[in-house]
Amino acid sequence: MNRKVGLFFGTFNPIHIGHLIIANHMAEFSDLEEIWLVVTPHNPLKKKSTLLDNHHRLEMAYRACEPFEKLKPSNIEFGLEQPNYTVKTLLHLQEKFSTNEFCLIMGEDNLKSFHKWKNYEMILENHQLYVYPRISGEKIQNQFKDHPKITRVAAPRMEISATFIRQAISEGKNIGPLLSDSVWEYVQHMNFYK
Ligand SMILES: Nc1ncnc2c1ncn2[C@@H]1O[C@H](COP(=O)(O)OP(=O)(O)OP(=O)(O)O)[C@@H](O)[C@H]1O
Ligand SMILES: O=C(O)c1ccc[n+]([C@@H]2O[C@H](COP(=O)([O-])O)[C@@H](O)[C@H]2O)c1
Repeated sequence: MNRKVGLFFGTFNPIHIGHLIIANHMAEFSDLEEIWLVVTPHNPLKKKSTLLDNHHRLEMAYRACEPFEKLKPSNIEFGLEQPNYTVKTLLHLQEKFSTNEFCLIMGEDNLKSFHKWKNYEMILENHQLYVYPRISGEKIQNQFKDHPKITRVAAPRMEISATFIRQAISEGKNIGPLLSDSVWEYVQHMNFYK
């Protein structure tokens, strides 16, 4: 039997409790057996200038996932061509782990711009999407409504972002509760986002 693996892609700069709540919820309340948190070196739709080095973002992902058996950080994109198009990563993963069935996890906000992703039709043809609600009251009102390859999972909402966290840290705020303790310790020790 194929192992059903959910892929949660992100820059994770830094990984925060919003990410963990979704990843853990998918692991515990859907048919996905494992969740791989794929740390992206370069999101094709984002500027690279404000990013911490890959290895720091991966280290924070390891620290955050350590207590959760089904959550596994992945550096699979580190060795791939940049910017990192998800379609290419999926082809690479499917070749490398041919007995796994890879599914994509994404918020409703990302689904809205999914038609701008490279070869999104090919992604939908070959993979299931697990979509969680993001902003309160927002509904899917686009071409992907009722798509047979899209499964909706009613995960809890947590309206925080890494941008907010970086900004708050730069202003000297204590945002400890928004990060895992070991991630917050690392951020402080390394003096990130000051
Ligand atoms: N609070 C949250 N709840 C649920 N999903 C989230 C949350 N924050 C981010 N995500 C989703 O997690 C994935 C990875 O997020 P990413 O690393 O880009 O974090 P971010 O907090 O949105 O970062 P930034 O603010 O730097 O753009 C993306 O699909 C993003 O939409
Ligand atoms: O493949 C693409 O064209 C593509 C375009 C935008 C985003 N992505 C992936 O989606 C992930 C989450 O995107 P974001 O913008 O919410 O951080 C990001 O880490 C990329 O791996 C992929």
